[in-house]
Amino acid sequence: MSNALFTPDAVATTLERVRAATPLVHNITNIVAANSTANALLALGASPAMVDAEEEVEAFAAMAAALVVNIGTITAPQAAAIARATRAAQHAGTPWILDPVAVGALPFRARVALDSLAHAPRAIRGNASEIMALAHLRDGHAEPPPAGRGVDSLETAEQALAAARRLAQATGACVTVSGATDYITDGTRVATVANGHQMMTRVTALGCTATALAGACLAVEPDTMAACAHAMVLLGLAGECAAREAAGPGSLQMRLLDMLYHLDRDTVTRQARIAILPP
Ligand SMILES: Nc1ncnc2c1ncn2[C@@H]1O[C@H](COP(=O)(O)OP(=O)(O)OP(=O)(O)O)[C@@H](O)[C@H]1O
Ligand SMILES: Cc1ncsc1CCO
Ligand SMILES: [Mg+2]
Repeated sequence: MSNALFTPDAVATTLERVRAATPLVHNITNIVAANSTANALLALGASPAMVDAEEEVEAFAAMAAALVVNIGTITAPQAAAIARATRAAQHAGTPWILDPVAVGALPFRARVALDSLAHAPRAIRGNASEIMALAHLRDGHAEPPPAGRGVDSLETAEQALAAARRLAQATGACVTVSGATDYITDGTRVATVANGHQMMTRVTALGCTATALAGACLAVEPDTMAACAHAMVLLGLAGECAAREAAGPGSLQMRLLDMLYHLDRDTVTRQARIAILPP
């Protein structure tokens, strides 16, 4: 695990690998994010499939190049599918990532998220409130911390860094906290990504999109922490380029897809703001 993986050049290489491999990304996701994350994966160069029937997920998770699990609009049948899919992914060696949407708000989804951690997620990505809540629950508290209700974060990403490290150490997963600066940690090392634009918080499911793109990167980059950081650069860069021309959230959403499609090595190497913090 070299620091050379946390450079603009390495991000560009991951982008090229996604486009060359067109990895099949299995998504069990929420009804808000399903369409927009499928489009973002396609624009980047991956091959998305939204498959959440309990009867289908085991075989599909085993054949996919990565699995993305998002509990944003969880239902009991979807929870059963998540249990089967994540177990199958663990057995097949399919890397999988958890997006614990609103995990601090509702006990049913908290149970689903906590149970899934038994199946060795390679990565977890959430906003600050979600990561703080999941870390707190994983520590063994029956109730989430008082803040952090709903899908939007009430905290800054930096405030969640200690929780992210703890969660990474407890689960063995790489944990990403998204925000103005994104923090990515394996429990020891911390990478930062400073791409993105404030207006991205006004388009729904861009956090879910970050998690889905991380799935595509996990499929082609064996270093989990690098894959997660690279996905945050790719989305952040597409978002900030899109925001320069956008009249508001509507055109930002449309332009962001166009930017994901047009991103190239030159743009990435000139504009990626990725770093690894000193130990
Ligand atoms: N203030 C900000 N400035 C720049 N970029 C930001 C800012 N806040 C979030 N982002 C970027 O927006 C994207 C989505 O992150 P965010 O933290 O809003 O996810 P989220 O809260 O899980 O979203 P959702 O639940 O709607 O999917 C990430 O790429 C992140 O880097
Ligand atoms: C708005 C919303 N509600 C449940 S999931 C979701 C998408 C952002 O997480
Ligand atoms: Mg979210």
